[in-house]
Amino acid sequence: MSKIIVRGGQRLSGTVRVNGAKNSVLPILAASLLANEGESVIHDVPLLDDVITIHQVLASLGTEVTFDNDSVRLNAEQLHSYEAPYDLVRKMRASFLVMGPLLARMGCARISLPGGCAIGTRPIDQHLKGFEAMGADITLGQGFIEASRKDSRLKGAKIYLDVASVGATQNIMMAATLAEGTTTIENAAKEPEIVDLANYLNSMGAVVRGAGTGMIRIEGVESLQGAVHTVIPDRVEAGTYMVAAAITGGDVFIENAIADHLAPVISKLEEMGVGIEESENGIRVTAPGQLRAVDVKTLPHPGFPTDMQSQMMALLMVSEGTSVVTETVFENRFMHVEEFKKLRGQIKVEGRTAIVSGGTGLVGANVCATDLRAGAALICAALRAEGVSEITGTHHIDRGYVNITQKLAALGADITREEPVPVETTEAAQAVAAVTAALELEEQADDAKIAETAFARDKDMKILKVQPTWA
Ligand SMILES: CC(=O)N[C@H]1[C@@H](OP(=O)(O)OP(=O)(O)OC[C@H]2O[C@@H](n3ccc(=O)[nH]c3=O)[C@H](O)[C@@H]2O)O[C@H](CO)[C@@H](O)[C@@H]1O
Ligand SMILES: C=C(OP(=O)(O)O)C(=O)O
Repeated sequence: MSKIIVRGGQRLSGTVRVNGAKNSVLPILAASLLANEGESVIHDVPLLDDVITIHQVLASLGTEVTFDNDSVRLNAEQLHSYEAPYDLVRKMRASFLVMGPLLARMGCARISLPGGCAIGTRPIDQHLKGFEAMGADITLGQGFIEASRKDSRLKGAKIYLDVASVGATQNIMMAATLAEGTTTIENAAKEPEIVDLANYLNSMGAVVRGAGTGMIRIEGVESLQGAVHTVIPDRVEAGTYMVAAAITGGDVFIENAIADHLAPVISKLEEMGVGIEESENGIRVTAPGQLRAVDVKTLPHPGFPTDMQSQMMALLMVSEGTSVVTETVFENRFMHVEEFKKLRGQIKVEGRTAIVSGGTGLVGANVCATDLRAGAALICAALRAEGVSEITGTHHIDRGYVNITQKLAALGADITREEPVPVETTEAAQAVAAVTAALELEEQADDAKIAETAFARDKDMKILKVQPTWA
């Protein structure tokens, strides 16, 4: 089993460079499917497991994809499939973002129900509501959703989102670029990644206005061409290094971070007593030995990001006083609390609220990353804990952080990564693998059945809420 080993107590100092944003590059790579002419070149692409997965999805649809360091060339002129395979979609929720582009470009899309981090039920009803309003028929098969256009083009529509969903806003925005007429998305998500996607779409020839506000208007065009685009820096990666600097009483320059995208994180850190200096090419974080407790409530942008909640909780565990952390975006995003307790964090969860009694000393332990940001938060806590911590579940962390161990080691952390020794393929091992594969197939069929029943029930109730049980 792969693990990250941290010996806590080292103060971080120096400069760390932030990569392109995972949550921007995934929709942008999906949007490249919309170009029936020309090549797209995307710069500052982080080489993450999620990027490899979306690359495999795009390649399976017929896109030619070439990686050149941190740039990717994509040519989607000759798509030959409209089906995103289960094996890829289950790994990553964002693969569902190919549905909007496929529906607009090919008239049809068949996508397995998406997987992703286990942080809540994560329905996709708002995506589907948008596609239906634009004239798509939606049906559910054995564990997949199929959408097909009734006419030769989707139709512009007025769509009000019941929740300001990032993914639904992106999926609908992409579908609407090739629709006939104007689409408006009301109560749209306002995240910086929405603006980045709109900028890419506009450089492809789309007409998207209002991205970054609650009302986005898209005038449909007949076709789009490939374009050159540089992805925005990852605000969650930047925020994670800010917390890592603060928790070790360090002095770190986060190069490439955009302060405007991190306003709520910066405000909270300043309230706690962390020194922040914003400059054109990054943010310097300087931290005193002792920080103050603050309350944190996650909200859609420009509120405090849910993707920074667990890292912030790590910092609150060592700050003086009691903090109340309220998670309002996802209903099950406190899985890290049990792991924090193993490091002697003092936290009590009551529904969507966690009460953190800060100021206690953390002690190293063996812990497991339950999801991507939980993994990053455990690393932050381990940097401060006395003694050695071993963090497993590293595949979650690899979804969102490029070279996190190397980057932290370069700042002075005592951190290494151990990979498992490859096991010899014996006959017995092959037999075990065959049985495991058979069981997995059985499990997939069960999941599909449960999802199908839920879908049918909700469709009857006109809710269209699909809740994959394994997400
Ligand atoms: C790849 C990517 O960009 N992932 C981010 C994206 O996820 P994602 O796009 O999945 O998150 P959403 O904004 O859609 O989800 C926000 C809330 O809306 C609910 N919802 C969503 C869609 C829907 O059709 N119906 C519905 O009820 C969800 O269950 C959740 O409670 O935004 C989240 C919220 O900032 C981040 O934590 C994720 O890192
Ligand atoms: C929850 C996250 O990712 P995803 O939506 O891809 O699961 C995340 O980036 O923290």
